[in-house]
Amino acid sequence: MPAALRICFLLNPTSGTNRRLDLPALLSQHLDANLVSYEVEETQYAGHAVELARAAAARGCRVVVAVGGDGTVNEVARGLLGTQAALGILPRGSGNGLARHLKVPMEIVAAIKHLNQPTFQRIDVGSINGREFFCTAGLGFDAHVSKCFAEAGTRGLATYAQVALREYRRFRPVPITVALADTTLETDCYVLAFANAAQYGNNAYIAPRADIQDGLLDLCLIDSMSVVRAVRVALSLALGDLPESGAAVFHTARQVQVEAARPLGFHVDGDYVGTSTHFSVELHPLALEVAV
Ligand SMILES: Nc1ncnc2c1ncn2[C@@H]1O[C@H](COP(=O)(O)OP(=O)(O)OP(=O)(O)O)[C@@H](O)[C@H]1O
Repeated sequence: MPAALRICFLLNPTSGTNRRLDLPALLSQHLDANLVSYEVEETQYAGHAVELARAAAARGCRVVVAVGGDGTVNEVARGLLGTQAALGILPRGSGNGLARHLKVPMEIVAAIKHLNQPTFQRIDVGSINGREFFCTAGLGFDAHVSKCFAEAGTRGLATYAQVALREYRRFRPVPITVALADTTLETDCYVLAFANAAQYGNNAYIAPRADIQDGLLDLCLIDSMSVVRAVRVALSLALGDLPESGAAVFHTARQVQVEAARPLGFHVDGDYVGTSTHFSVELHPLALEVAV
């Protein structure tokens, strides 16, 4: 009989809106001991999952599963880059963008059962100013909202929508220069998103044509946001028809340089990082293995 698949589960106890989860009980109930051997660890602080994932890979775990949202997925995946271990996901965040893109079941029992015999494949990885992202990164309004959301105290889609609406009235675009391989754009930045996966999470499709294995980032640029355009963008995010809507301009690229006229906030996978006036964005083809 082949050796059981060795899996390490890394649980972020703070992720999502439903904090009660008896993970050990669910795993013993739904994982097949003939197929899988496993261990469970909890993160103690932000950033901890990077170290725990790297250590799990070093001691021979074949799959390291992020039990959390896109922030936890980002940390686990960063820890696994350059190792022999693959990333798994048990979605437990508020958005779960990468899990949704990779068609991981949103229901926890179904997602656990799926890990008895996962499919292994490789996906592209993006980086912005040296910080890796797996789903999306972005400049401008979406980064600003992720900063305000982190400060809001409560999580969930309702809080996110409230924060976005409030900040819409305050946020002003910043002039930027975007250098692509064959062209340079002089424009205003309300939002410039770099999409490896198609969605932000919650099935909000910022770049519905993004292919996570094509060696390219999909850029979505929105230069200004009138009320009419805001309504169009909100609808298109839900419908997945932003490219056809006329409300945004799309490009694909492997490498992008952005210069901003004044400091502009940026996020990776929905977590606010800080501000900069220079952004160096790259795509690293098939740099991460996933087990989904
Ligand atoms: N033990 C911990 N205590 C405090 N923060 C933690 C801990 N473990 C992880 N974190 C941080 O919590 C942040 C949020 O987690 P995560 O993104 O997984 O959940 P979420 O925000 O609810 O989901 P989503 O990103 O899908 O909206 C992560 O960026 C991570 O750094």
